[in-house]
Amino acid sequence: MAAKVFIDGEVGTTGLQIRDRLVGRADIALISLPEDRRKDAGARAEAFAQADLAILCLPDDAAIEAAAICATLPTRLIDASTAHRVNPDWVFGFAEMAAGQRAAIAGAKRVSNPGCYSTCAIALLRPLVEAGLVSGEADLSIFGISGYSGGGKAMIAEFEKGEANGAFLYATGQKHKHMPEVMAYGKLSRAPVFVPAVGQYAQGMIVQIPVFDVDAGAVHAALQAHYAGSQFISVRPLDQVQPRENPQALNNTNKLELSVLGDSGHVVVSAILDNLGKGASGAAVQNLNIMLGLDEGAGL
Ligand SMILES: NC(=O)C1=CN([C@@H]2O[C@H](COP(=O)(O)OP(=O)(O)OC[C@H]3O[C@@H](n4cnc5c(N)ncnc54)[C@H](OP(=O)(O)O)[C@@H]3O)[C@@H](O)[C@H]2O)C=CC1
Ligand SMILES: CC(=O)N[C@@H](CCC(=O)OP(=O)(O)O)C(=O)O
Repeated sequence: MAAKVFIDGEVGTTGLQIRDRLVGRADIALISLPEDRRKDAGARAEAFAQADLAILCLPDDAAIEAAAICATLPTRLIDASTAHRVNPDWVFGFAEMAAGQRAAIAGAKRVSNPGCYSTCAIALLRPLVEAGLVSGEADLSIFGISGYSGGGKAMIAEFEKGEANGAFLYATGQKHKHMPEVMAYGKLSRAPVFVPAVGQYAQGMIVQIPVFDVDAGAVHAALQAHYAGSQFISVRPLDQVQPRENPQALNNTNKLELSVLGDSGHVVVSAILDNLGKGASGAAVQNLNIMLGLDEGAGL
């Protein structure tokens, strides 16, 4: 029988992309609310009660409210927001992060989807910290650029109406909402500096982290060993230098490509993904597939 799935926030940026990936699947029956009832608490509570699994694609405060509504229901949840990512009652939804993580997701009632920048930073840092190539106490800097869809409907509207014009840096006060999860799951004890930017394009992300005084081959080997056999995460061959790195290279996929740039003892480790793919909606569908015991790549 098809699993009943409710996407709360279905007409938002992340919700729409999840819907696109699930609609038409024979193993999923989507529960939808009409436009005039999609924010009605009673209608949402009914939809949660009918669903086997619900995906929260909401601002943090609404996601916390939705989790409270579901507290006494058997409904399983995936939260795409930042609200529960370092909450010990929720399993972090990054199957490739560590041995046992996929099994934890498969058995979980509550799964928190990682942030887009966080997916990149954790994917790069965790294997290097575990291999002893980067210290969790090191002075680290993380640089990132995202397409403007990363800011949801409000930022998309700013760019589409021409109110925002050109790229910009932001979160300069060093309080970006992804740093707690990057520290927790990247195994860092010292907060990194984070310098994110938004480009004048819709979708796609690069995150880069400089690493000093390491052997590029050892860094590359550690990443390759960690992601060997992975369906969605690849490590670019070490000698494949590209004159330009394109943040849109993996758009409309659930892929994440890691690379090690430079061979002089100072390297930059780099990650590219689609912020709406492996950075959000694709990852949520991957988690849904794992939780429901379906083919992990279905619809992706
Ligand atoms: N965009 C991205 O790249 C990523 C986003 N996320 C996270 O996913 C979540 C959703 O983000 P995103 O899709 O970008 O945001 P959007 O603003 O595009 O969509 C949010 C949706 O939630 C709806 N909504 C708000 N409050 C309620 C409520 N109380 N009940 C029901 N619906 C409500 C909004 O309604 P309305 O349309 O009326 O405003 C909107 O449709 C956020 O927590 C975000 O941090 C995570 C990773 C990446
Ligand atoms: C470009 C942009 O504004 N990006 C958002 C991150 C994407 C997002 O909202 O996602 P999470 O739920 O994963 O935190 C930001 O930096 O706050």
